[in-house]
Parts: sequence; C-alpha cells; structure tokens
Amino acid sequence: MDSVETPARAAARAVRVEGLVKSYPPARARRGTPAAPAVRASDAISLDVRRGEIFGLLGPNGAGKSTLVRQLTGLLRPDAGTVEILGHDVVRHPERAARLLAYLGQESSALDELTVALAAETTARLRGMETAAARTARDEVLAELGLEELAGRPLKKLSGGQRRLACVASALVGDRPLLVLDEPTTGMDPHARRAVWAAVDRRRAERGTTVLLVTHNVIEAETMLDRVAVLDRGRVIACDSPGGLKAQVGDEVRLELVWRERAPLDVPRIAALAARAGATGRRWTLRLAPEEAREAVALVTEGPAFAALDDFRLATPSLEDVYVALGGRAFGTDGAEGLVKT
Ligand SMILES: Nc1ncnc2c1ncn2[C@@H]1O[C@H](COP(=O)(O)OP(=O)(O)OP(=O)(O)O)[C@@H](O)[C@H]1O
Repeated sequence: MDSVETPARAAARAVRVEGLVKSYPPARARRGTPAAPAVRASDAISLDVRRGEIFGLLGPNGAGKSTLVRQLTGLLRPDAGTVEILGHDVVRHPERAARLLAYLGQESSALDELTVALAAETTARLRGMETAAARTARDEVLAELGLEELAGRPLKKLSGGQRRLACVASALVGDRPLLVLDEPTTGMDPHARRAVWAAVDRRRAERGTTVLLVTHNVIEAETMLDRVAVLDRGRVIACDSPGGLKAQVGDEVRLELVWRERAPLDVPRIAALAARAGATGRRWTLRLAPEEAREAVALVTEGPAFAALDDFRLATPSLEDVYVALGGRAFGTDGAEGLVKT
C-alpha cells in the first residue's frame, strides 16, 4: 500500500482502517463443553474505502467480517489499530459513529416490537429529522422498497425476508453518508433483493453515499461492488475490483457438465476428467486452461459421452471462482498477501 498521505487522498476517503487487531478471549471449559481458545478475529487489517464507493467484504463463515464492521460502527472496541470514518477517529470517539453511518447488523431485535412504519419513522427521528420530514422520509422509503402494505404490521409478526426488508428501510432513512450493511438481503426473494440493490445504488448515484457491504452472495456482489476485500481468518487476503480479482485467477475458464443419470466413467478420458472435477450430484464443475477446455468440450460432445450428457456450459471466471481460488491458497502456509492491491 502506498503510505504517502495527501489532503486530497484523505478527503477522498470514507473509511480508513490501519493495523486493526481484535481478539476474543478464550472461553473457560464448563461441564460438558470443552474450553475454546482465543480467536484473533481481526489480524492486522488495513484497508481504505473511498467516498461514493460500494465496497464489499467477502469471506467464509467466521472469517471476521462482522467483527470488522462492528469495530467500524463503534460497537466493538479494537485491541489495537486505527479506524477513521469520514475523518473521525471512532476508536477514540465511538459515539460519533452513529452520526456518520447507518448500520444494519445481522440481528434486528431492537425494532421487533414496532410496526414497519414506526420503525422507519423512529429511526429517522433518532437521526435528527423533524417529525414532518421523518414522515416524508418514511413514506418514501416504504414505497421505494414495496413495503406499503406491511406498514402497519409489527416487525415481529413478519416473515424473515419481510422483516429483513423492513430493517433495510430503517437503515436507509435519514441520509447517512455511509451505509454499513451486514448481509442485507438474507432470506429475501429475488423481487425484494432487486428493490434493495436499486435503493442502495440510487443513494450512491444521487447522493454520493458510500456503502460497505458484507456479503456471501458472490453473484450479487459481482454486479454491485466497485471493490471487494476478501477476508480469511481475520486477514485481508485480496483487495481489488471484481475485474482485477478475476484477472488474478488467470485465463482459466469454467466448464460445467450435467450428466443425464451418471457420468460415463467407463470412457477413460472422462474418468481422467473426473479426477479434476468438483461434483455435486449430476453436475461437474471444472476449471481448465482454454486449450484444455476446448479439448474437454470436444470430448463430451461426441460418442458415448455425448449420449450421457444432459447439458453443458462454458463460462469465464466469476467472482465465485476467485473466491474458491483464493480460499484454496489461503489455507496453505504461504497466505496470499501478494494479491493485495489498493
Ligand atoms: N462474541 C464472540 N466471542 C468469541 N468469539 C467470537 C465472538 N464473535 C465472533 N467470534 C469468533 O470470531 C471469528 C470471526 O467471527 P465473525 O462473526 O466476525 O465472522 P463472519 O465473517 O462475520 O462470519 P459469518 O459469515 O458466519 O457471519 C469466528 O471465529 C467467531 O467464532
């Protein structure tokens, strides 16, 4: 990372994280449960989020994504390191975070007793809006997310996806310059998900809102994110645009084969391919060099292999392939720091 700090660089930045460390203490053994060792959930994390950027945090379960965002929001105190939000030191002044950002965590229990409309209105009021303005903001966001019909229902009586959507509505009112959204679309149907992404994108386009997004959904991430940091075991193992990350996995292509009943393993070259395939039921996924992919396509589109084939698809690498490739490397001993680019 280039360490030369200039006023222009500082002004262009929404979030600065430098050398962030957070460990959870070991848990003592209780009867019937073994002791748990200490966990270093943030292990010297450094990253920048630029103003107006949609920045993603991607990583497997337990990678440290929520721990990181909770430190950014002032809810969790780091053991060491710097967190600046729009120029404010939120390690020293955690109370300032609430004025700078809207945070949608994984739990929503704080709003559960309220109706959808009151949750949005109350949040807008807590963020400093006058009553009339808060009501206008409430109505706008409920219309934007298609929540009008549910406006009078308490959150605790909604389905999981509906409740999540209502929580997104509350996160979006009150015009915070930074949105920190931890898995916002969990449990939502495609229609609701689209509404959320459109609303997020609109705020960025119209108001220059910066968005920090925790997600597992790499397909969604790929279309939404300007840059993404991949976390693993508390460390940033890669940080780049989706395109830049994809370029790092080289020119491999993905070949997906779906067999009618079972793969014709009696064909020796198919049996050889099986050794390189990830298999899920009747579906095989292969990552191959372009020349190998051409040969494999020729092989499966002739003779007995073709007779056994139901469908096939050839695709350039997706962010999901990158994720798998990086994850594989991250479990080795060498880490993947060489991939970090800011
Ligand atoms: N309150 C806690 N006490 C002890 N350990 C914790 C606590 N919260 C999280 N951890 C541990 O810290 C690590 C990081 O957890 P974290 O919740 O930040 O991961 P995550 O990337 O958000 O995971 P997920 O995708 O499952 O939400 C994990 O090993 C987890 O078990």
